[in-house]
Parts: sequence; structure tokens; C-alpha cells
Amino acid sequence: MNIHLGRDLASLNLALDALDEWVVVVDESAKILFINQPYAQFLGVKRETSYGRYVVDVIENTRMHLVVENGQEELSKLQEIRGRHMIANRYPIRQAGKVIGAIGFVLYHDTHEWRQMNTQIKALVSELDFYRRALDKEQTGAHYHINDLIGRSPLIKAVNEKIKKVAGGDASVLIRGESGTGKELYAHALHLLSERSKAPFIKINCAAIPENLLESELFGYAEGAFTGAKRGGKQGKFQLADKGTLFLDEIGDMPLTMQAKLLRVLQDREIEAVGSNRLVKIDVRLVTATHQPLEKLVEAGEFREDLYYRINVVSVDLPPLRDRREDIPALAEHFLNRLAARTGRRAPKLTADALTRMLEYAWPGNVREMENAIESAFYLSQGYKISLQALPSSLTAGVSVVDKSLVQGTLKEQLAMAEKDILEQALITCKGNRQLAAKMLGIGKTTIYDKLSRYELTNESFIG
Ligand SMILES: Nc1ncnc2c1ncn2[C@@H]1O[C@H](COP(=O)(O)OP(=O)(O)OP(=O)(O)O)[C@@H](O)[C@H]1O
Repeated sequence: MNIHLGRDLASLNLALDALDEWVVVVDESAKILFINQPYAQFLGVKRETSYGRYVVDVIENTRMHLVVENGQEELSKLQEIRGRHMIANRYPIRQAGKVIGAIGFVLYHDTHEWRQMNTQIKALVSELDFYRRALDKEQTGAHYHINDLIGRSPLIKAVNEKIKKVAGGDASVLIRGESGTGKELYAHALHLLSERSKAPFIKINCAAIPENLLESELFGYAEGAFTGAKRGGKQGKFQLADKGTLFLDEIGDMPLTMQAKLLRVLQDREIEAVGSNRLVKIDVRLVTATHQPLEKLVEAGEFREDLYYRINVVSVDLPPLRDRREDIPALAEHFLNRLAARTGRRAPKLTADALTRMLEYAWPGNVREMENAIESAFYLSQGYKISLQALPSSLTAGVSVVDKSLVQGTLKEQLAMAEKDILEQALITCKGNRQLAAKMLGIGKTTIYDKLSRYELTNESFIG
């Protein structure tokens, strides 16, 4: 059956007029067939007189004619009409595969409405995330199983085998590796594979706690131990980890005085809370991690040799990402899928040149750096592809990110064009929030303000 778009739409008039969204329908030559009353009113046109007119002559900055022309849908596009910013969705209408027109919806009529909706959703999602994490943590404190860890390179396979082998039993394990290689994740996995998996997994970062608080954090304190001490005292991480695993991160940063105390505890298997003279037996498995070469610290007299042997009964070395590049595609896919699930957007794919760049890059910050790079590219990119241009500048420095077909002008002019483009994309992604955009691009506030004014990118051009 042949559908006549114009005639069939007329009967839908009433229903479409009742919508809060604005609707426009065009035929295969981008002439208006229908426009709902609220939209016509905003545009200041009599809708009947707009029928049959070329959409471009009636709606400012419209792209409906392009949708008809190339048959591609456009989702969540920003459009400025009569000085107001709108978000529009446009879809081609097809019959037997042929484009016979297009339908467009303006979803948010101004930035204020859009921003309100956006903030509300963001707040809800982050609240949900917070409770989810709190719940996860409460159960045992460890939430990464060995099978959740991405990577099947020979080096990682060897690490996984070693972890599986040493998980049972109580040997102290020292996990070494550069920052961001996944040491904490492996400590979780080790705990979950051990017989202690039902008991708590407690973590403490030795580098993050001031020296004078570390002892009471680790061993707890008795009531009245010092001014400001809580009534009834406080349990330390060792007590909290009873029958479970205690993970001491950045052990290389532990001050020498604390190292002596820790050594005694590990030898005697009992602790004394600060301000108490009662010794309490402990049953804790110790897992430690460091990104520092402990042997060098021992040589320099900054780390006790006897403690080093105590904590290093088994050592697991996590390879840097640059030594296991085979894992990069799977890690990228994993992070993209996770972001997609979080945001409700379809997971985009890396273009061949973006993936090549990721495979070539040295990743000094390892998996953490890669996770951040993917996240920033995810928010910067539109559609279902992540191109080289969307990758952070740290990755693309020295690599051409300019579309070669557009190369024109001097180097300076081309660089400026690319920079303007990147800034524009970042602002769109950050809904006009310049501070957020600066953060995402890894530049300072003053720099972004300077650049925006140089390229005449005013805030009014973006949602925000
Ligand atoms: N194999 C992996 N699979 C999935 N995600 C990983 C993997 N390895 C690391 N990550 C991710 O990389 C980030 C860094 O991991 P983690 O905190 O365990 O590293 P780390 O070596 O303990 O770093 P630091 O020494 O800086 O504390 C985390 O966000 C983690 O989710």
C-alpha cells in the first residue's frame, strides 16, 4: 500500500498538537507537510501557510533537508532558533527502502529546561552509583574476581596462574607494578580466591595517611588514648580484617617507625591498640603493594630489610601495559561497554587509526591512564565511532589528527582549526561548562578562557 504522508498526517493533527514536543514533517523534497501547533506558534508562522514551503525557509538552522537528502538520522543535535537553543532528533521516513520524507522533534525547548533535566538525571545516576558501591563494599570489601580482570596476554596469563596458585594458604603476597597496572584489583582477586573470601577485605593506603595517624588507623586506639579520641575507642584495620585479608597499598611509603611496629605485629601475630596495654591475637592475611623498587629503598636504608622479607614471601609482578599491548583492544572494549551501560548510550567503536594510536602509545600511566583516555574520548565523540581526533592530546601529540582531505593553509592555521574544533567539541560535551571542558582537555582555566576568546567561542553557542 502506498502511503501519502500529507493525507495520513492530517488525521493525526489533534494528537500531535497535544504534545509538549515540537514536531515537523517534510516530504521527499524537504517541503513542509505538517508542523504541530506549538511549534508553529513558537516560530511565529501560520501553519497552513507554511505547508508546501521549503523547510529551510521556515525553520532557522534546520537540518531536515539534509536528513531527507542523506537518509541519516540525527539524534540529540543542538539547534539554535530565534536565539534559543534546542535539542532536536530527526529521522528519515522510508517506504520500501526509499526516503519519502523526514520527521523532526524538538525535545528541549531551551537550555534551561535541558539543563534541569540533565542535572536531575545525573544526580540520580550518581546517587545510585554511590549506593551500589556502598553495598558492594559492605558485602566483603573486595569486588573484582579474577575473571573480571581483562587481559589474556601471555604475561597476564602467567600472573593469573601465579595468583591462583598462591591464593590458598596464608603466605604474605607483595604485588609490584607501576602505578595504574591493576595492583589493587589483583589484591581483590587474590582475596576472593582464598579461603578467607567470606571474611572482610580491608584496604589502607599507607601513602595517604599522615604518619601520626597511621598507627591508630592500623591498630586502633583505646578510649581516652588521646584528646579527641572517640568514646569506647576505635578498631584498627587489623581488627576489622579479622579472619580476612588486610591490603596495605603503597607499603614503600610507610615511615620507618611504623615499619618496626608492623614487623613486630607480623612476628608475634598480636596487636596492641594505641593507649591500651592489652595484646589481642590477630588472624589476618597480609597483601601489600608497591610501585617503588623496595630493594633500592632497603639499600638506601629507607625500608627495613627484615620487613621486606616478611611481606615478600611471594611476589607478583604486574607488567606495564606497554609490555602487553595485545590486551589493549579488549580493555578498550571493556571500558566502552561499561560507559555505555552507565550512560544508556550505545557503545561506540574505535576507528582503525584511533586503535592503532592506542596500540602504539607508551601508556606511562598504564591501565588507569587508558581508562581515563577512553572515558574522555567517549564523552567527546558523537555517534558510534571514536576517531583519532577524540583521543586526548597526550596520545595524539605529534600525530596528525587533521582530516587529510581538508588540509589547507599554513601549519599555524591548520593547527588553529584543529584546536578550535577540539574546543568546540569539548564544550558541547560539557554542555558549555568551561571548567569541566578545561579539565577534560587537561588544560587550566585561564588557558581555556584565553583560547575561547581567541576563537570567539562564546558560551551562548553551547548548552550550559
Ligand atoms: N585487568 C584490568 N581489567 C580491568 N580494569 C583494570 C585492569 N587493570 C587495571 N584496571 C583499571 O585500572 C585502574 C587502576 O587499577 P588499580 O587501582 O588496581 O591500579 P594500581 O596498580 O593499584 O594503581 P596505584 O599504584 O596507582 O594505586 C582501575 O580503575 C581499574 O579498574
